Amino acid sequence: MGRIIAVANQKGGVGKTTTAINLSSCLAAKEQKVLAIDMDPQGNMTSGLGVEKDNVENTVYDLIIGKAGIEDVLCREVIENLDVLPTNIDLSAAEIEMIGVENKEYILKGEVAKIRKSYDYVIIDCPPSLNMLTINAMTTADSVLVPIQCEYYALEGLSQLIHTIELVQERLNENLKMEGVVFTMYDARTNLSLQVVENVKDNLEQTIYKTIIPRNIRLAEAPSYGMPINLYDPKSSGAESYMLLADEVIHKGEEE
Ligand SMILES: Nc1ncnc2c1ncn2[C@@H]1O[C@H](COP(=O)(O)OP(=O)(O)OP(=O)(O)O)[C@@H](O)[C@H]1O
Ligand SMILES: [Mg+2]
Repeated sequence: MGRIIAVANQKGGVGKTTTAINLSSCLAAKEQKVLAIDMDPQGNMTSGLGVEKDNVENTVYDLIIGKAGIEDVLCREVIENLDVLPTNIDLSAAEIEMIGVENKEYILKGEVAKIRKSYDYVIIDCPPSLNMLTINAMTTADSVLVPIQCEYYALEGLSQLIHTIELVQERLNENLKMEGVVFTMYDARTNLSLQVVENVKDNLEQTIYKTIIPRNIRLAEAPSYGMPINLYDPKSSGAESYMLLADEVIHKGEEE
């Protein structure tokens, strides 16, 4: 059965979506069957994978409010081996609409359960908050992958995130694991990036991925072309690093 990985950090702009998009597409390029789920109303994962988010018939919003089944929301083979559950700003209303709904923490899980056997990996991009959409991602997931930006305040908010993951483990999803931490936007020209990496390694007991994602302008450009980095510029340092991250994720899964 496929592995479901939620990419989460309530801190904004740390590279969640960039990681979710490019890990998904690099896994797909390595012959893995992948489902990418966009749980952020910003819809950046959707558009970054080339889906026109405002022109799709159904979105994750319709799924969450029970208006559409998962098969009717799926955009199939957006890229070879990669399907997408698309999202747009409509999803921002779901939080309110879920109030009072029974088992609202498990809506996504129930839908994904219907199709997860078709996939090797399901990658979920979370919004920058610890809201009910993130909780839905964490009840669905087997593990949480946490991108950490190599900047001065890198560790800020991390203890809250780890606490949230522990609460979900205790109360909602006892199988949830910490997949690990991945450093993003590493700038080899500054000492700061190196210090952040060393500091986090010293202070964090979590698994840390060996692959460090460099700051690479091609990674920032690719979404405006609706392309993941391995298609936009396969020779870039960004593409090489996300390919290595995909290898690490695959090998980690084989060890378990
Ligand atoms: N390794 C990188 N090199 C250069 N730019 C990057 C890199 N990773 C992310 N970016 C850029 O930094 C910005 C924030 O990245 P991204 O959208 O992936 O973060 P996020 O955590 O998903 O943000 P949000 O919290 O808003 O969802 C984007 O403009 C993105 O293109
Ligand atoms: Mg994002």
